[in-house]
Amino acid sequence: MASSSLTVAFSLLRSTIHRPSFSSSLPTLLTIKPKVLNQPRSFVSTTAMASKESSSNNPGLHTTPDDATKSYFLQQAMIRVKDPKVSLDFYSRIMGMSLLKRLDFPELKFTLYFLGYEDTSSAPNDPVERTAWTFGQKAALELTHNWGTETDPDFKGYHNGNSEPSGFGHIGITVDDVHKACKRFESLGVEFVKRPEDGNSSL
Ligand SMILES: C[C@@H](O)C(=O)SC[C@H](NC(=O)CC[C@H](N)C(=O)O)C(=O)NCC(=O)O
Ligand SMILES: [Zn+2]
Repeated sequence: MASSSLTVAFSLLRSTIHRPSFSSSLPTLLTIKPKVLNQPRSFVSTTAMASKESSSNNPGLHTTPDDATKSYFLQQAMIRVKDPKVSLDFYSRIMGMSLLKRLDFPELKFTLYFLGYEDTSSAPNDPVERTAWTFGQKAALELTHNWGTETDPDFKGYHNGNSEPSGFGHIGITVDDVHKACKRFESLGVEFVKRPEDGNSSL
C-alpha cells in the first residue's frame, strides 16, 4: 500500500494562508485555510475611504456583473495526480471529502474523480443524473488521472506549484482550528513541508 505520508505545507500569514507544497509522487494537501481570524479594529478599513474592494481601488474591476452571468458559480478546480489510490486516500481519509462522481474515458485513457464536501447520500443513483448533480455542486476538486502515470518509471510527476515558474498556487480548505487540524494530520502520518508556525510563503 502506498505510503500515506503526504506532504503538507502551511505558512501562517496574517490571517492565514498557506502554501501548497507537494512532492511529485504524493498527492498533496495543498492548503488548509483556517477561518479568518477576527482582525483587530485597526485592520478594518474605515467607511470614510473607498473600500479596498471598490472598483476605484482595483483597476479593471467591474462591480456590476452582467445579468447573463447571474447564475454562474465556481464549480471545480482540477489538478492532475500521479496515483489515484494515494490521492483518493488523502482527500477522503485525511481531508474528509466524498467522491461525488467518477468519470472514466477508456478510449482516451484517463479518469476524472470529482471530490467535495457535499452530502452524497442525497445524490441521484442514476449515472447521468449523478453527473448533472455533481456539476451543480460548488467548489468541487477534480482529480485527473492519466492512466499509467502511477507505474511509469519515466513519469517525472506534475508541476507542483512550489517551484519556478510558480504558476499554480493552491487550493484552500477551511478548517475550524488550523492547529487542531495539524495535530490530527500529524497523528495520521501526514508529512509536513511547512507548518503554520514556519513563517511566510515559501516562494
Ligand atoms: C469534465 C470536465 O470537468 C473536464 O475538466 S474534462 C477536460 C479535459 N480533461 C482531460 O482531457 C483529462 C486528460 C488529459 N490528458 C489531461 O491531462 O488534461 C481537458 O480539456 N483537459 C485539458 C485541460 O487543460 O484541462
Ligand atoms: Zn474539469
